[in-house]
Amino acid sequence: MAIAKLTEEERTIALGDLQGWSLASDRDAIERTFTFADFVEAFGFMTRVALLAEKADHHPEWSNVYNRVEIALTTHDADGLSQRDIDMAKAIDALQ
Ligand SMILES: C[C@H](O)[C@H](O)[C@H]1CNC2=NC(N)=NC(=O)C2=N1
Repeated sequence: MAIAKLTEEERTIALGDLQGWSLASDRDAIERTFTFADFVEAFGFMTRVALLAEKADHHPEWSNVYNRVEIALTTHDADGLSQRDIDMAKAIDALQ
């Protein structure tokens, strides 16, 4: 299903609302790095994010090294940043 990319004004407002997320330098996505006490904590977080993603049918691009989880959110169906990414970022932050 087609979904609109955020306008410049919409993304400025959305990023102002989000703590710790920033625009990627190389593509139309937002990124945040989460750091935990250890791998078990990091992987537990990833499990909760995975359940959220399935429920929302909106999936992160991410990597994990030990206690660090790097997440990028972008909307493939929009070929860029959409409201779905902002909603997912807020839902992920609410897990913390
Ligand atoms: C068919 C399925 O609903 C789509 O491919 C969904 C799945 N998860 C998705 N995740 C993300 N990040 N962007 C999408 O456009 C997207 N589309």
